[in-house]
Amino acid sequence: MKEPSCVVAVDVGNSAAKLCLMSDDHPACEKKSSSENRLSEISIPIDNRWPSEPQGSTDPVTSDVDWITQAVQWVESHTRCRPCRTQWRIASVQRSASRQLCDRLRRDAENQLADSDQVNVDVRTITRDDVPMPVLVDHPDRLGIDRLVGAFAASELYRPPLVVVDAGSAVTVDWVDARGRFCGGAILPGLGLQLQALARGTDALPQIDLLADGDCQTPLSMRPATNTSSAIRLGVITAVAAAIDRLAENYGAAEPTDSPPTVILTGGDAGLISAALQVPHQVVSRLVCRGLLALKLGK
Ligand SMILES: Nc1ncnc2c1ncn2[C@@H]1O[C@H](COP(=O)(O)OP(=O)(O)O)[C@@H](O)[C@H]1O
Ligand SMILES: CC(C)(COP(=O)(O)O)[C@@H](O)C(=O)NCCC(=O)O
Ligand SMILES: [K+]
Repeated sequence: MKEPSCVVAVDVGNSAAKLCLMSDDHPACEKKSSSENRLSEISIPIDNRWPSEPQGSTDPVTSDVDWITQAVQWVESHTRCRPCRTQWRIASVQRSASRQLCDRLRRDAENQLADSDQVNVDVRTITRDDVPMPVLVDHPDRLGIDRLVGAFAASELYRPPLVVVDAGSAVTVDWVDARGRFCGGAILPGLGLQLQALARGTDALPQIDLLADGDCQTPLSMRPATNTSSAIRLGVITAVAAAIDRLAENYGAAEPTDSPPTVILTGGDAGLISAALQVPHQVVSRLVCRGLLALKLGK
């Protein structure tokens, strides 16, 4: 019987590492056939500021263990592939975090192969050259690899032109033209950063948690808010949603095509923002990881 192999995609953002595992031997999905069904995913906060969220779990895991150990343990518990049959594909916009991950993977491999003089671990840090998409920005080397891989993933899933929105620590709203070229976009503070800025920069405004706050469970009303927390929530979500609506309209108007661009929304805050967006859109979870898994990499 052929020995199983797997690919681990890791999207290291400024708040969380997102992992997707595609494996021949996924225990939970043995009966399913499509590659989609062989995917498992998890989001692990980089500084333990909130619990990790395994796919489909109603009981997020809080951990004192660092994110890298959580990531390695999660992969080990989701596949029987040996490390030498596991390929790691890392897209990172946080260099120190991804360096620590690579060091740890290589160290683990050295320990496991202590008797051999070969270090057999396949860890790829993905760069622009790995992504088959033309890049039309002033300094391609400075473009966040998450933006490019996300745009690539979106253009694998939907026909361009596309507006690709990644709502994480920062919100990026990028344009892929009808020829499938990455044309740049806009960067604005994400919901978490906006909330932090308001709490830090003022005396009276509290730090609110958009997911935990009781008021936040109710649908967002566009009526003026009548208390401080609700006013902050209305303000920050509308700021991001309205910006996306406007940018999508502007990008589309600048390069009109027969059909309007498809708007793709991903990122940790996609759910909150989706509910407030006016432009029709598709929410796709773990877009960057999907792009990593779709890349055709050489040996
Ligand atoms: N479990 C959670 N608790 C609180 N906020 C969360 C949680 N999961 C995601 N978020 C939100 O998602 C954002 C991070 O999204 P993510 O796409 O992982 O960002 P990044 O790519 O910058 O690491 C945070 O700023 C926060 O607003
Ligand atoms: C814009 C970003 C901070 C978004 O990061 P994230 O919110 O995913 O953590 C990241 O893509 C980045 O560091 N970009 C470099 C600058 C650029 O893309 O132009
Ligand atoms: K982002």
